[in-house]
Formats: sequence, C-alpha cells, structure tokens
Amino acid sequence: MTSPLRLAILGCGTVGSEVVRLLHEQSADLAARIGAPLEIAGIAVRRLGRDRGDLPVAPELFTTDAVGLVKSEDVDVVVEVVGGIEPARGWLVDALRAGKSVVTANKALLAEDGAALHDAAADGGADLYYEAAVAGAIPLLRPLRESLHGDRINRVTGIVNGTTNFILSAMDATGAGFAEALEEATELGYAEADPTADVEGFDAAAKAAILASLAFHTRVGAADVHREGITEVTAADVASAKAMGCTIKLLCIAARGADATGRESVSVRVHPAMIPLGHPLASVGDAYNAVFVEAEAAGPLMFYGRGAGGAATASAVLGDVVAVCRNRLAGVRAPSESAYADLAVRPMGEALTRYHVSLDVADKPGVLAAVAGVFARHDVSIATVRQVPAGAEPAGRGADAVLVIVTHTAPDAALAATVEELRGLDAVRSIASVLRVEGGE
Ligand SMILES: NC(=O)c1ccc[n+]([C@@H]2O[C@H](COP(=O)([O-])OP(=O)(O)OC[C@H]3O[C@@H](n4cnc5c(N)ncnc54)[C@H](O)[C@@H]3O)[C@@H](O)[C@H]2O)c1
Ligand SMILES: N[C@@H](CCO)C(=O)O
Ligand code: NA
Repeated sequence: MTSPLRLAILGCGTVGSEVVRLLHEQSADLAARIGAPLEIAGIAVRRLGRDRGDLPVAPELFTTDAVGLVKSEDVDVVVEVVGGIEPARGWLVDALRAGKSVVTANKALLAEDGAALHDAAADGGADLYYEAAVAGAIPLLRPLRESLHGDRINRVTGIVNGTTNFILSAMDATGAGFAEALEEATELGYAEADPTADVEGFDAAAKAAILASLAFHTRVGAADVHREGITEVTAADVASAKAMGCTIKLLCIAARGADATGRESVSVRVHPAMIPLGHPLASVGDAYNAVFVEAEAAGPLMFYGRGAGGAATASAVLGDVVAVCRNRLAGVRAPSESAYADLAVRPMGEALTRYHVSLDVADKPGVLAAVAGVFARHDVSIATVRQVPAGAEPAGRGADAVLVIVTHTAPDAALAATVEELRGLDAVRSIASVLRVEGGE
C-alpha cells in the first residue's frame, strides 16, 4: 500500500476527541477507502496535563505547539477543531499556503474571513473542506458545492441551530417562556454555559453566510447577514402561532431577488418566524437541524439530521478527510471557491417578508378601518384578519378585542414602519405579538 498520509489535529475537545476515536476505530476501512493508511502526526491541545487516557493514541502525540505542528514537513492534512478566529486563521492560512489540505469545522472563521482561507487555498493549490461547519453531520455543503452545480438555487431556508430549535420546540410543547425553556436546555446539556452565540443568532448567522456563499456563488460574510435571536420570543407569540396553525422556528433564509433598482441580488437573514404546521421544517423538533433548498430544475430538496454533537460532527470531518486524502493521492484538488456571480446583498429593509401582528384594540366603530388604513398607507396588503373577543384567546389581556392580522409579502421596512405607526394609534392599546411568517404563500 501507498505510504501513510499524515494528519495534524488541532483541538481535542468535543469534536476533536471523537475525530481521534473514529480515526482509530475505522482505520482499516478509512485506509481501504482512501488507498493509503492515515497516521496522526500530532494533536495540538491547550494543556498537556489533562487526563485523556481513554483516547486510543500515544500520549507523546499531544503537543501545545500548534504552529510547529502545522509547519511540520511531514504533515499532509490539517484538521482544525478548535474554533474561533485567532489563532485558527493564522494556522489555516499557513497550512493552505504551504499546500497542505485543510478540513475545518470552524463556521465562525469561515463566516468572518472565509476570503482569507479561500485565497490561501488558491495560492497554495490546496483543498479547503468544511462540511462540519454547517448543520454538523448533515451532508449539505458538498451537495451545494458539487451536486447542485448544474442547477440554479433560488432559496435556502434552514433550521441550523440545534440549541435554539430545542428551546423553541420546548416552548411549543409546554407553553413555557423563553427563560424556562433555556434553563431546561442548559440542564440537559443542549445549551452552553454562555448561550449567547446560539440564542442571539450569531451561530445561525455564520452558517447562513456560508450557505448563501455556496448557493449563490457570491462571497457573503457574517456582517452581511441580518440577525435576530430568540430571546424576545414570548409564550404569547407561541400561543398566537398555534392559534394560526403555525409553529415558531429560528430560520436562516437566503434568497435571490431583485433589489430596489431591479438588479439581481440576495438577501440573507436569521430571525424567528412562524411557519405553517404543514411546512417541511415545522416537524423538525428537538435539537435537530434541517435545510430546505429550492432549486430551479431540481425543485425542493430537504436535508435533515443532527447538526451538533461530537460523533455526529466528527462524521462530517472524517468524510472531508477521506475526500482531501483521495485528492492528494490522485494529485488533484477540488474546484476552488466559486464566487463569480458576485451578487450584492440587499439590506433587510428590502427583503420581502410577511408579518403576523396581534393587536389589543378597543371594540368600537372605526377601529378596524383605522388599523387597515395604516397598512394601506405603507402599501402593505392584508391577507387575513381575525377578530377575537377579549378574553377568548389568548386569555386575560384586559382589552376589548384582539385583532390578528397577517399580511401579504411586502418589503420588511414597510412592514416595520406599519407596526411603528400602529403603536401610536389611539385605538391600539398594545401590540401583543409581531412575528414574521414564512412559507405557505
Ligand atoms: N460541538 C459541536 O457539536 C460542533 C458542531 C459543529 C461544529 N463545531 C465546531 O467545531 C469546532 C470545535 O468545537 P468543539 O465543540 O469541539 O469545541 P470544544 O471547546 O469542545 O473544543 C475545542 C478545543 O480546542 C482547545 N483549544 C483552544 N485553544 C487552543 C489552542 N490554542 N491550541 C490547541 N487547542 C486549543 C480547547 O482546549 C478545547 O479542548 C468549533 O469550530 C465549533 O464551532 C462544533
Ligand atoms: N451550538 C450549535 C452547535 C453546532 O454548530 C447548535 O446548537 O447547533
Ligand atoms: Na454538514
């Protein structure tokens, strides 16, 4: 058999330790699939003292010298599972420029400065693979990057954060508020001690940037993504959604469309939204991820599975390791980044959305007309109106009536301005819930 391919593994936490374990357990199969055995050249860790006795590797493979390991002449492939921007960016740029293949799970880095990595890969003629960075185990980036390259993708809608999906699913199932559901997610180990990246939508926004870049052949970074998290989603919002036959999900949406001047552009956003129970993403519960891709010729495609977890994520990392190793043996590399379309990213105000607005109003003549007038002034067309006598549902608001309005599609800025004006209307006592609505139109 061919001489071994040597791997530098950077990081040995949740994902890294499973990568090491699977490399050991699957070594014969991996060697057969690749055509050469894999060898671990070293594992970079932050501290050497930690007890890693249960990992099936020689203790002398551990090192705190990540830079030395990356630069080592006898390393072919660098696997980065540390996370964060620096020092990961420096390591990976060095590795790629030196012609080493890189496999990374680092969505934060790819979304923050994917350009640096792609440029270094092009400079060094090296492979850069990152299937684990979005939706963990789910094969999604390879289909976008390869299988769908004969097609035109119009829209990607996904649930790409397991922690927030667990929280929203719990709120839906039990009627709990956000804080209570977060507590449960933390107790069960779904949410991290500092849940900010998940609940404020940063993690999903990084993934949205990566998905949009691949889907639209355009460089999209985290800063281009409109981001709203789930901390403001209330039990009343969840009840409103249920009353409409919907559920609330934190969605990542990347869509083609025309900008204000009619030029083709994309909008990329992450926010909570109501979706009808019949939508394919509505039944994605617990910490699962799913991504719905709409392509011109292929039609709708759905990708579903585990978006997180050590072993599940390591599966995606190892799939990439096999791919880059095969390429090395064949003396080829995967096609470089495809960013030729270079589409502009539209501001959120120009994104086409629909709103669900639930208002506590006085039940007297002229109120509905006044409310409808505000929508009309902003050129927002109303799709449905439902009036519920106060106290009927949801109970206990102390208003005379609850008006539930769902709009047709309109620019987000017009919808937001409508809600602002409604707030100031005399007849409107309070706005009980404002949510975007996706799917079903
Ligand atoms: N955990 C998941 O389910 C999951 C899923 C998809 C993607 N990812 C991504 O995978 C990467 C790793 O995630 P994780 O969950 O394994 O994180 P983790 O915190 O469990 O592991 C990271 C490890 O890197 C080590 N580290 C930090 N700085 C280092 C340095 N300078 N040199 C060497 N080691 C250093 C830490 O000590 C830690 O052990 C991140 O980019 C993350 O976003 C994780
Ligand atoms: N924190 C992420 C892990 C995977 O990126 C999640 O909850 O989905
Ligand atoms: Na994936």
